[in-house]
Amino acid sequence: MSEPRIVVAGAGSIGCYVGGLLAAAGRHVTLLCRERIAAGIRDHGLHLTSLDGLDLHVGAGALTLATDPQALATADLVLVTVKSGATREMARLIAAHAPSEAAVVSLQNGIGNAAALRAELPHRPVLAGMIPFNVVHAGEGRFHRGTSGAPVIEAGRPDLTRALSVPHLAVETSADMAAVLWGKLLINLNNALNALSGLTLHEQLQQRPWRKLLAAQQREALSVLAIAGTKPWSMGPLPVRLLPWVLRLPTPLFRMMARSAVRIDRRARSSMWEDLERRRPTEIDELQGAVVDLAARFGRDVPVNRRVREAIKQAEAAGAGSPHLRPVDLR
Ligand SMILES: NC(=O)C1=CN([C@@H]2O[C@H](COP(=O)(O)OP(=O)(O)OC[C@H]3O[C@@H](n4cnc5c(N)ncnc54)[C@H](OP(=O)(O)O)[C@@H]3O)[C@@H](O)[C@H]2O)C=CC1
Ligand SMILES: CC(C)(CO)C(=O)C(=O)O
Repeated sequence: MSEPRIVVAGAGSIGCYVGGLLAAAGRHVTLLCRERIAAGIRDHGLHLTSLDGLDLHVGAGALTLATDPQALATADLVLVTVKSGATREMARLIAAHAPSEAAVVSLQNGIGNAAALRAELPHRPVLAGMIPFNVVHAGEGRFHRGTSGAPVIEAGRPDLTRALSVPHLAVETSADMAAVLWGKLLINLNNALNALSGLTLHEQLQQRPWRKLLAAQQREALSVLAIAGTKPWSMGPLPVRLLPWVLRLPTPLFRMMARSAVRIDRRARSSMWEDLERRRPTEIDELQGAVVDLAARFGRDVPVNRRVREAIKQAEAAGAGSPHLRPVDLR
């Protein structure tokens, strides 16, 4: 595939950041997004920044903005960047509008999105993908990446890997995306804690009681994954089984260990915090819910994951943004 036309299906934080980098590198990019996002980009262009000092302005003329799903008709490659709850609806739009040979790549959190896309798009190439870094939308076309890491997509389509590898987006591949996605999910178990705390990721991870809660969720997840025979991939230099141990270290030691594994700037917050603040449904069922469901299949209980899921459900129902809980509130 030479010069594929790329449609970002559901461009919000991740879609605008990734789509913006692709457009800046000269790729043919359409952002299929809501009018509120399109208006910000039309008026201000895209302003992409990162903790590494990226400061890139991409004029609105460098890409196509669309709010009508018919824009999918132009796609050779569709990047799905909606929240998990909207995956099936987006799959149906892709089925209705995109050419039958267009490839589809999920860049979403959670373990089930590529399978959900495949179920709705049985005759199309669908690949799983994983974005390790955090992006926060600051309004008026501004998107900030606040943590480090390289995206991973399923191996087997070098043309797609090439098309997606541009400056500031060094895409890697894996033949075992289930392991990659479970590895990411172990990290994403913090999304809910971050959202419930109302703190930035930096502030929250400096507090040992929050880290102990994350470690407890990860221990539960790792024990059911071991029973299921799934070996999650490590997102950084630390072996995955050591994550809970490192999280439980006293804060100065944790800081030393964490520095070599991931970089987080002072603005970063989890996407679930953003969901609560915007009164949108969260991805709790695809994250803690996936651990609870897997445990249930083996007759196990994962009480910490269950409690955290319940607290997020309550916060969603209250519709008042982050409840600013303390770790002790989740015991
Ligand atoms: N943000 C982050 O830092 C990270 C996010 N991820 C994952 O990436 C995925 C996307 O997250 P994120 O970018 O934060 O989510 P966002 O909510 O910011 O972006 C998704 C966008 O898609 C829009 N959308 C949904 N349906 C349609 C449609 N039919 N047509 C046009 N637009 C549509 C949504 O609008 P509306 O809200 O109005 O429905 C929203 O603006 C999630 O799975 C998330 O977990 C992964 C790594 C980091
Ligand atoms: C912050 C990060 C990168 C990990 O928790 C994330 O995946 C998210 O916010 O959804």
